[in-house]
Amino acid sequence: MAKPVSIEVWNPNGKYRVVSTKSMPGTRWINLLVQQDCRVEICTEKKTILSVEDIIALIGNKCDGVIGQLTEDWGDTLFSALSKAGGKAFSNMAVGYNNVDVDAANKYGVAVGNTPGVLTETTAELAASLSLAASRRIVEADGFMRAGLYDGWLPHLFVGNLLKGQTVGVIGAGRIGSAYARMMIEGFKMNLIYYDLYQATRLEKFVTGMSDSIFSYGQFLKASGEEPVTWKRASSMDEVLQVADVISLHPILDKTTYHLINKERLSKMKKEAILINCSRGPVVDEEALVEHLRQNPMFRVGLDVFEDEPYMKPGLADMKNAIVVPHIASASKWTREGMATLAALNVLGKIKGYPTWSNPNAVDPFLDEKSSPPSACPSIVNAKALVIVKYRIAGFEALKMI
Ligand SMILES: NC(=O)C1=CN([C@@H]2O[C@H](COP(=O)(O)OP(=O)(O)OC[C@H]3O[C@@H](n4cnc5c(N)ncnc54)[C@H](O)[C@@H]3O)[C@@H](O)[C@H]2O)C=CC1
Ligand SMILES: O=C(O)C(=O)CO
Repeated sequence: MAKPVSIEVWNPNGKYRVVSTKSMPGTRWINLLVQQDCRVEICTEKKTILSVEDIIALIGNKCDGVIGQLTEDWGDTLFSALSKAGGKAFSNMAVGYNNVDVDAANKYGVAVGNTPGVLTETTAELAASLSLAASRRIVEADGFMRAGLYDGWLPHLFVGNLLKGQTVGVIGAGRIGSAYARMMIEGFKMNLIYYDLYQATRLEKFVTGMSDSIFSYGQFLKASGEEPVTWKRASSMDEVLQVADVISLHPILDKTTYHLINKERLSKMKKEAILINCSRGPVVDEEALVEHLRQNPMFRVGLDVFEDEPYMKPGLADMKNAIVVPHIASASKWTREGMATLAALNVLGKIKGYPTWSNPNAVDPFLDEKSSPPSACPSIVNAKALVIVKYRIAGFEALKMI
Protein backbone atom coordinates (compact mmCIF):
# COMPACT_ATOMS: atom_id res chain seq x y z
CA MET A 1 0.00 0.00 0.00
CA ALA A 2 1.49 3.34 -1.08
CA LYS A 3 2.02 6.05 1.53
CA PRO A 4 -0.39 9.00 1.26
CA VAL A 5 1.14 11.95 -0.59
CA SER A 6 0.88 15.51 0.72
CA ILE A 7 -1.21 17.93 -1.33
CA GLU A 8 -2.46 21.51 -1.50
CA VAL A 9 -6.12 21.97 -2.53
CA TRP A 10 -7.77 24.77 -4.50
CA ASN A 11 -11.56 25.06 -4.83
CA PRO A 12 -12.40 22.03 -2.63
CA ASN A 13 -16.01 21.85 -3.86
CA GLY A 14 -15.18 21.79 -7.56
CA LYS A 15 -17.00 19.17 -9.64
CA TYR A 16 -13.96 17.82 -11.53
CA ARG A 17 -10.89 16.61 -9.67
CA VAL A 18 -7.65 17.58 -11.43
CA VAL A 19 -4.29 16.56 -9.94
CA SER A 20 -0.96 18.18 -10.69
CA THR A 21 1.99 16.05 -9.66
CA LYS A 22 4.07 19.21 -9.09
CA SER A 23 3.62 22.84 -8.20
CA MET A 24 3.96 24.79 -11.48
CA PRO A 25 4.90 28.45 -12.09
CA GLY A 26 2.23 31.18 -12.16
CA THR A 27 -1.39 31.09 -11.03
CA ARG A 28 -3.23 31.48 -14.34
CA TRP A 29 -3.33 27.72 -14.85
CA ILE A 30 -4.97 27.25 -11.42
CA ASN A 31 -7.45 30.08 -12.01
CA LEU A 32 -8.48 28.71 -15.41
CA LEU A 33 -9.22 25.30 -13.89
CA VAL A 34 -11.03 26.71 -10.85
CA GLN A 35 -13.20 28.99 -13.05
CA GLN A 36 -14.38 25.86 -14.87
CA ASP A 37 -15.47 24.08 -11.69
CA CYS A 38 -12.33 22.02 -11.07
CA ARG A 39 -11.01 21.07 -7.66
CA VAL A 40 -7.24 21.35 -8.13
CA GLU A 41 -4.91 19.22 -6.04
CA ILE A 42 -1.20 19.97 -6.22
CA CYS A 43 1.32 17.51 -4.85
CA THR A 44 3.58 19.19 -2.29
CA GLU A 45 5.90 16.26 -1.56
CA LYS A 46 9.53 17.39 -1.17
CA LYS A 47 10.77 14.49 -3.30
CA THR A 48 11.81 15.68 -6.80
CA ILE A 49 10.89 12.61 -8.84
CA LEU A 50 7.64 10.89 -7.89
CA SER A 51 7.40 7.11 -8.22
CA VAL A 52 4.58 5.30 -9.98
CA GLU A 53 3.25 4.33 -6.51
CA ASP A 54 3.25 7.98 -5.39
CA ILE A 55 1.24 8.95 -8.46
CA ILE A 56 -1.22 6.08 -7.97
CA ALA A 57 -1.80 7.41 -4.45
CA LEU A 58 -2.36 10.89 -5.87
CA ILE A 59 -4.84 9.62 -8.46
CA GLY A 60 -6.92 7.85 -5.77
CA ASN A 61 -10.42 6.54 -6.49
CA LYS A 62 -11.81 9.48 -8.40
CA CYS A 63 -9.72 11.63 -10.69
CA ASP A 64 -10.78 13.39 -13.90
CA GLY A 65 -7.36 14.41 -15.13
CA VAL A 66 -3.67 14.65 -14.27
CA ILE A 67 -0.96 17.15 -15.17
CA GLY A 68 2.36 15.31 -14.98
CA GLN A 69 6.06 15.89 -15.50
CA LEU A 70 8.69 14.55 -17.92
CA THR A 71 10.48 12.82 -15.01
CA GLU A 72 7.53 10.46 -14.48
CA ASP A 73 6.96 7.07 -16.05
CA TRP A 74 3.52 7.27 -17.65
CA GLY A 75 2.90 3.72 -18.83
CA ASP A 76 0.24 1.04 -18.57
CA THR A 77 0.13 1.06 -14.74
CA LEU A 78 -0.62 4.78 -14.45
CA PHE A 79 -3.04 5.01 -17.36
CA SER A 80 -4.88 1.99 -15.98
CA ALA A 81 -5.09 3.64 -12.53
CA LEU A 82 -6.28 6.91 -14.05
CA SER A 83 -8.88 5.15 -16.17
CA LYS A 84 -10.17 3.18 -13.13
CA ALA A 85 -10.55 6.50 -11.30
CA GLY A 86 -12.72 7.75 -14.19
CA GLY A 87 -10.02 9.94 -15.75
CA LYS A 88 -9.64 10.42 -19.49
CA ALA A 89 -7.16 13.32 -19.54
CA PHE A 90 -3.42 13.58 -19.00
CA SER A 91 -0.95 16.25 -20.03
CA ASN A 92 2.79 16.39 -19.73
CA MET A 93 4.08 19.82 -18.76
CA ALA A 94 6.62 19.49 -21.59
CA VAL A 95 6.69 19.32 -25.35
CA GLY A 96 8.73 16.09 -25.32
CA TYR A 97 6.70 13.05 -24.30
CA ASN A 98 9.18 10.17 -24.50
CA ASN A 99 8.24 9.40 -20.85
CA VAL A 100 4.70 8.57 -21.99
CA ASP A 101 3.57 5.29 -23.50
CA VAL A 102 1.02 6.67 -25.93
CA ASP A 103 -0.15 3.17 -26.94
CA ALA A 104 -1.02 2.46 -23.31
CA ALA A 105 -2.91 5.77 -23.12
CA ASN A 106 -4.80 4.82 -26.30
CA LYS A 107 -5.69 1.44 -24.78
CA TYR A 108 -7.41 3.20 -21.85
CA GLY A 109 -8.84 6.01 -23.98
CA VAL A 110 -6.79 8.67 -22.18
CA ALA A 111 -5.88 11.82 -24.11
CA VAL A 112 -2.19 12.81 -23.88
CA GLY A 113 -1.38 16.51 -24.06
CA ASN A 114 1.95 18.26 -24.48
CA THR A 115 3.08 21.91 -24.60
CA PRO A 116 4.61 22.83 -27.97
CA GLY A 117 5.55 26.28 -29.22
CA VAL A 118 5.67 28.17 -25.94
CA LEU A 119 9.18 26.93 -25.24
CA THR A 120 10.66 27.13 -28.72
CA GLU A 121 12.56 30.41 -28.42
CA THR A 122 13.51 29.92 -24.76
CA THR A 123 15.02 26.51 -25.48
CA ALA A 124 16.79 27.75 -28.62
CA GLU A 125 18.23 30.63 -26.58
CA LEU A 126 19.81 28.20 -24.13
CA ALA A 127 21.28 26.17 -26.99
CA ALA A 128 22.70 29.44 -28.38
CA SER A 129 24.03 30.37 -24.91
CA LEU A 130 25.78 27.01 -24.59
CA SER A 131 27.21 27.40 -28.10
CA LEU A 132 28.71 30.75 -27.16
CA ALA A 133 29.87 29.61 -23.74
CA ALA A 134 31.62 26.60 -25.30
CA SER A 135 33.17 28.48 -28.22
CA ARG A 136 34.56 31.22 -25.95
CA ARG A 137 35.32 28.95 -22.96
CA ILE A 138 33.32 31.17 -20.64
CA VAL A 139 32.80 28.67 -17.82
CA GLU A 140 36.47 27.65 -17.74
CA ALA A 141 37.52 31.31 -17.73
CA ASP A 142 35.04 32.15 -14.96
CA GLY A 143 36.46 29.33 -12.80
CA PHE A 144 39.98 30.58 -13.48
CA MET A 145 39.12 34.09 -12.27
CA ARG A 146 37.38 32.85 -9.12
CA ALA A 147 40.35 30.61 -8.32
CA GLY A 148 42.54 33.75 -8.23
CA LEU A 149 44.69 32.50 -11.14
CA TYR A 150 44.49 35.62 -13.31
CA ASP A 151 47.92 37.34 -13.41
CA GLY A 152 47.24 39.63 -16.37
CA TRP A 153 46.41 39.61 -20.10
CA LEU A 154 48.24 37.01 -22.17
CA PRO A 155 48.12 36.31 -25.93
CA HIS A 156 47.25 32.64 -25.39
CA LEU A 157 44.83 32.94 -22.50
CA PHE A 158 41.54 31.08 -23.15
CA VAL A 159 41.70 31.33 -26.90
CA GLY A 160 38.49 29.93 -28.39
CA ASN A 161 36.68 29.78 -31.75
CA LEU A 162 35.20 32.61 -33.82
CA LEU A 163 31.67 31.67 -34.90
CA LYS A 164 31.31 34.19 -37.74
CA GLY A 165 31.70 32.51 -41.12
CA GLN A 166 31.78 29.00 -39.60
CA THR A 167 29.11 26.39 -40.21
CA VAL A 168 26.34 25.56 -37.77
CA GLY A 169 24.90 22.06 -38.06
CA VAL A 170 21.39 21.34 -36.83
CA ILE A 171 20.13 17.81 -36.36
CA GLY A 172 16.34 17.90 -36.07
CA ALA A 173 15.26 21.17 -37.68
CA GLY A 174 11.76 21.29 -36.20
CA ARG A 175 10.43 24.16 -34.09
CA ILE A 176 13.41 24.46 -31.72
CA GLY A 177 16.12 23.41 -34.17
CA SER A 178 14.91 26.00 -36.71
CA ALA A 179 14.69 28.76 -34.09
CA TYR A 180 18.24 27.96 -32.94
CA ALA A 181 19.49 27.92 -36.55
CA ARG A 182 18.01 31.38 -37.16
CA MET A 183 19.67 32.74 -34.02
CA MET A 184 23.07 31.44 -35.05
CA ILE A 185 22.70 32.55 -38.68
CA GLU A 186 21.37 36.02 -37.93
CA GLY A 187 23.34 36.60 -34.74
CA PHE A 188 26.71 35.28 -35.84
CA LYS A 189 26.51 35.09 -39.64
CA MET A 190 27.07 31.35 -39.65
CA ASN A 191 26.32 29.15 -42.64
CA LEU A 192 23.79 26.36 -42.09
CA ILE A 193 23.80 22.65 -42.77
CA TYR A 194 20.91 20.64 -41.37
CA TYR A 195 19.61 17.11 -41.25
CA ASP A 196 15.98 16.24 -40.69
CA LEU A 197 13.60 13.62 -42.01
CA TYR A 198 11.60 16.50 -43.51
CA GLN A 199 12.55 19.59 -45.46
CA ALA A 200 12.68 22.76 -43.31
CA THR A 201 11.28 25.00 -46.05
CA ARG A 202 10.64 28.06 -43.88
CA LEU A 203 14.16 27.92 -42.51
CA GLU A 204 15.66 27.61 -45.98
CA LYS A 205 13.59 30.59 -47.16
CA PHE A 206 14.77 32.62 -44.19
CA VAL A 207 18.39 32.12 -45.22
CA THR A 208 18.24 32.71 -48.97
CA GLY A 209 14.62 33.34 -49.98
CA MET A 210 12.89 31.72 -52.94
CA SER A 211 13.78 34.36 -55.49
CA ASP A 212 15.12 37.91 -55.61
CA SER A 213 11.65 39.27 -54.95
CA ILE A 214 11.45 37.62 -51.51
CA PHE A 215 13.40 39.21 -48.73
CA SER A 216 15.81 36.95 -46.88
CA TYR A 217 18.69 37.37 -44.47
CA GLY A 218 21.17 36.24 -47.12
CA GLN A 219 19.93 38.92 -49.52
CA PHE A 220 20.03 41.54 -46.77
CA LEU A 221 23.72 40.74 -46.17
CA LYS A 222 24.44 40.85 -49.91
CA ALA A 223 22.72 44.22 -50.22
CA SER A 224 24.89 45.48 -47.34
CA GLY A 225 28.04 44.42 -49.21
CA GLU A 226 28.65 41.39 -46.94
CA GLU A 227 29.19 37.75 -47.79
CA PRO A 228 25.70 36.14 -47.86
CA VAL A 229 25.07 33.18 -45.55
CA THR A 230 24.24 29.82 -47.13
CA TRP A 231 22.19 26.74 -46.27
CA LYS A 232 22.32 23.10 -47.19
CA ARG A 233 19.99 20.22 -46.39
CA ALA A 234 22.34 17.30 -45.81
CA SER A 235 21.48 13.97 -47.35
CA SER A 236 22.81 12.15 -44.28
CA MET A 237 23.52 12.97 -40.69
CA ASP A 238 27.18 12.07 -41.17
CA GLU A 239 27.51 14.89 -43.70
CA VAL A 240 26.52 17.37 -40.98
CA LEU A 241 28.98 15.82 -38.55
CA GLN A 242 31.85 16.07 -41.02
CA VAL A 243 31.18 19.62 -42.19
CA ALA A 244 29.85 21.60 -39.21
CA ASP A 245 31.89 23.49 -36.63
CA VAL A 246 29.04 23.72 -34.12
CA ILE A 247 26.41 20.97 -34.03
CA SER A 248 23.20 21.25 -32.06
CA LEU A 249 20.84 18.33 -31.46
CA HIS A 250 17.09 19.00 -31.52
CA PRO A 251 15.26 15.81 -32.56
CA ILE A 252 12.59 14.09 -30.52
CA LEU A 253 13.76 11.06 -28.52
CA ASP A 254 12.44 7.80 -29.93
CA LYS A 255 13.99 4.52 -31.02
CA THR A 256 15.38 6.13 -34.20
CA THR A 257 17.27 8.80 -32.26
CA TYR A 258 18.52 6.75 -29.27
CA HIS A 259 22.35 7.05 -29.24
CA LEU A 260 22.21 8.95 -32.52
CA ILE A 261 25.58 10.34 -31.47
CA ASN A 262 27.81 7.37 -30.63
CA LYS A 263 31.54 6.59 -30.67
CA GLU A 264 31.67 6.14 -34.44
CA ARG A 265 29.77 9.34 -35.16
CA LEU A 266 31.85 11.36 -32.67
CA SER A 267 34.95 10.25 -34.55
CA LYS A 268 33.52 11.79 -37.75
CA MET A 269 33.31 15.25 -36.21
CA LYS A 270 36.07 17.85 -36.47
CA LYS A 271 38.63 17.67 -33.64
CA GLU A 272 37.72 21.23 -32.55
CA ALA A 273 33.98 20.94 -33.08
CA ILE A 274 31.37 21.95 -30.52
CA LEU A 275 28.43 19.67 -29.74
CA ILE A 276 25.31 21.00 -28.02
CA ASN A 277 22.51 18.83 -26.64
CA CYS A 278 19.27 20.45 -25.48
CA SER A 279 17.05 17.61 -26.72
CA ARG A 280 17.11 14.46 -24.56
CA GLY A 281 20.11 12.81 -22.89
CA PRO A 282 19.83 9.37 -24.52
CA VAL A 283 20.24 10.93 -27.99
CA VAL A 284 23.96 10.88 -27.08
CA ASP A 285 25.93 7.85 -25.87
CA GLU A 286 27.29 9.69 -22.84
CA GLU A 287 29.99 7.15 -22.00
CA ALA A 288 31.39 7.40 -25.53
CA LEU A 289 31.19 11.18 -25.23
CA VAL A 290 33.25 11.25 -22.01
CA GLU A 291 35.95 9.16 -23.70
CA HIS A 292 35.89 11.42 -26.76
CA LEU A 293 36.25 14.54 -24.58
CA ARG A 294 39.18 12.91 -22.81
CA GLN A 295 40.94 12.05 -26.08
CA ASN A 296 40.19 15.38 -27.78
CA PRO A 297 40.78 18.32 -25.42
CA MET A 298 39.83 20.88 -28.08
CA PHE A 299 36.44 19.24 -28.69
CA ARG A 300 33.77 20.91 -26.53
CA VAL A 301 30.24 20.14 -25.46
CA GLY A 302 27.37 22.05 -23.91
CA LEU A 303 24.86 19.72 -22.30
CA ASP A 304 21.47 20.55 -20.82
CA VAL A 305 20.30 16.93 -20.73
CA PHE A 306 21.87 13.64 -19.59
CA GLU A 307 21.39 10.00 -20.29
CA ASP A 308 20.42 9.00 -16.72
CA GLU A 309 19.07 12.22 -15.24
CA PRO A 310 19.70 13.45 -12.61
CA TYR A 311 23.07 11.63 -12.83
CA MET A 312 26.04 12.21 -15.10
CA LYS A 313 28.15 9.37 -16.44
CA PRO A 314 31.42 8.87 -14.54
CA GLY A 315 34.12 11.32 -15.59
CA LEU A 316 31.88 13.90 -17.25
CA ALA A 317 31.96 16.32 -14.31
CA ASP A 318 35.79 16.35 -14.43
CA MET A 319 36.01 17.34 -18.08
CA LYS A 320 37.02 20.98 -18.54
CA ASN A 321 35.82 20.86 -22.15
CA ALA A 322 32.24 20.13 -21.04
CA ILE A 323 29.67 22.67 -19.88
CA VAL A 324 26.83 21.07 -17.97
CA VAL A 325 23.55 22.63 -16.82
CA PRO A 326 20.57 20.89 -15.15
CA HIS A 327 17.87 20.60 -17.86
CA ILE A 328 16.98 24.29 -17.76
CA ALA A 329 16.55 25.00 -21.47
CA SER A 330 12.86 25.93 -21.12
CA ALA A 331 13.37 27.76 -17.83
CA SER A 332 12.23 31.32 -18.56
CA LYS A 333 9.37 32.66 -16.43
CA TRP A 334 7.10 33.35 -19.43
CA THR A 335 7.70 29.92 -20.91
CA ARG A 336 7.26 27.94 -17.72
CA GLU A 337 4.01 29.79 -16.89
CA GLY A 338 2.86 29.19 -20.47
CA MET A 339 3.73 25.48 -20.28
CA ALA A 340 1.63 25.21 -17.09
CA THR A 341 -1.27 26.97 -18.83
CA LEU A 342 -1.13 24.75 -21.92
CA ALA A 343 -0.91 21.58 -19.82
CA ALA A 344 -3.89 22.65 -17.67
CA LEU A 345 -5.94 23.59 -20.75
CA ASN A 346 -5.20 20.23 -22.38
CA VAL A 347 -6.63 18.46 -19.34
CA LEU A 348 -9.54 20.88 -18.93
CA GLY A 349 -10.40 20.72 -22.63
CA LYS A 350 -10.61 16.92 -22.60
CA ILE A 351 -12.73 16.93 -19.44
CA LYS A 352 -15.09 19.42 -21.09
CA GLY A 353 -15.21 17.47 -24.35
CA TYR A 354 -13.60 20.27 -26.39
CA PRO A 355 -11.98 19.63 -29.78
CA THR A 356 -8.23 19.79 -30.23
CA TRP A 357 -6.56 22.93 -31.63
CA SER A 358 -5.81 22.50 -35.31
CA ASN A 359 -2.22 23.73 -35.24
CA PRO A 360 -0.06 22.98 -32.20
CA ASN A 361 2.60 25.29 -33.68
CA ALA A 362 0.31 28.29 -33.16
CA VAL A 363 -0.79 28.25 -29.54
CA ASP A 364 -0.65 32.02 -28.86
CA PRO A 365 -4.43 32.42 -28.36
CA PHE A 366 -4.15 30.20 -25.26
CA LEU A 367 -1.37 32.33 -23.79
CA ASP A 368 -2.96 35.76 -24.05
CA GLU A 369 -3.68 36.68 -20.42
CA LYS A 370 -6.08 39.44 -21.44
CA SER A 371 -8.63 37.16 -23.03
CA SER A 372 -10.29 33.83 -22.34
CA PRO A 373 -8.58 30.91 -24.07
CA PRO A 374 -10.34 29.21 -27.00
CA SER A 375 -12.62 26.29 -26.10
CA ALA A 376 -10.11 23.72 -27.31
CA CYS A 377 -7.28 21.50 -26.09
CA PRO A 378 -4.05 23.22 -27.24
CA SER A 379 -2.19 20.02 -28.17
CA ILE A 380 -3.29 16.39 -27.88
CA VAL A 381 -0.73 14.02 -29.37
CA ASN A 382 -3.10 11.06 -29.70
CA ALA A 383 -6.10 13.07 -30.94
CA LYS A 384 -6.26 11.01 -34.13
CA ALA A 385 -6.21 7.64 -32.34
CA LEU A 386 -8.94 8.82 -29.95
CA VAL A 387 -10.90 10.46 -32.77
CA ILE A 388 -10.92 13.88 -31.10
CA VAL A 389 -12.12 16.38 -33.69
CA LYS A 390 -10.16 19.49 -34.68
CA TYR A 391 -11.22 22.96 -33.62
CA ARG A 392 -12.82 24.87 -36.47
CA ILE A 393 -14.23 28.38 -36.69
CA ALA A 394 -17.06 28.81 -39.18
CA GLY A 395 -15.72 25.98 -41.28
CA PHE A 396 -12.11 27.23 -41.35
CA GLU A 397 -9.25 25.67 -39.45
CA ALA A 398 -8.26 27.84 -36.48
CA LEU A 399 -4.81 28.46 -37.94
CA LYS A 400 -6.32 30.47 -40.78
CA MET A 401 -7.96 32.85 -38.32
CA ILE A 402 -4.79 33.87 -36.46
N1 LIG B 1 16.12 20.58 -22.81
C1 LIG B 1 14.88 21.02 -22.68
O1 LIG B 1 14.51 21.60 -21.67
C2 LIG B 1 13.93 20.85 -23.79
C3 LIG B 1 14.03 19.77 -24.63
N2 LIG B 1 13.12 19.61 -25.65
C4 LIG B 1 13.29 18.46 -26.55
O2 LIG B 1 13.35 18.95 -27.88
C5 LIG B 1 12.57 18.10 -28.73
C6 LIG B 1 12.17 18.84 -29.98
O3 LIG B 1 11.18 19.80 -29.71
P1 LIG B 1 10.46 20.60 -30.91
O4 LIG B 1 11.47 21.28 -31.74
O5 LIG B 1 9.36 21.39 -30.33
O6 LIG B 1 9.86 19.37 -31.72
P2 LIG B 1 9.57 19.23 -33.28
O7 LIG B 1 8.69 18.05 -33.42
O8 LIG B 1 9.12 20.55 -33.83
O9 LIG B 1 11.03 18.93 -33.89
C7 LIG B 1 11.64 17.67 -33.85
C8 LIG B 1 12.31 17.44 -35.20
O10 LIG B 1 13.10 16.26 -35.13
C9 LIG B 1 12.98 15.62 -36.37
N3 LIG B 1 13.36 14.22 -36.28
C10 LIG B 1 12.66 13.19 -35.76
N4 LIG B 1 13.36 12.05 -35.89
C11 LIG B 1 14.54 12.37 -36.47
C12 LIG B 1 15.68 11.63 -36.85
N5 LIG B 1 15.74 10.30 -36.68
N6 LIG B 1 16.72 12.29 -37.41
C13 LIG B 1 16.64 13.62 -37.61
N7 LIG B 1 15.59 14.39 -37.27
C14 LIG B 1 14.55 13.75 -36.71
C15 LIG B 1 11.52 15.80 -36.77
O11 LIG B 1 11.31 15.60 -38.14
C16 LIG B 1 11.29 17.24 -36.33
O12 LIG B 1 11.54 18.17 -37.37
C17 LIG B 1 11.43 17.65 -27.82
O13 LIG B 1 10.84 16.44 -28.27
C18 LIG B 1 12.09 17.51 -26.47
O14 LIG B 1 12.54 16.19 -26.28
C19 LIG B 1 12.13 20.51 -25.85
C20 LIG B 1 11.98 21.59 -25.03
C21 LIG B 1 12.87 21.85 -23.93
O1 LIG C 1 9.42 20.44 -22.78
C1 LIG C 1 10.32 19.59 -22.72
O2 LIG C 1 10.36 18.63 -23.49
C2 LIG C 1 11.39 19.73 -21.73
O3 LIG C 1 12.38 19.07 -21.78
C3 LIG C 1 11.25 20.69 -20.62
O4 LIG C 1 11.06 21.92 -21.05
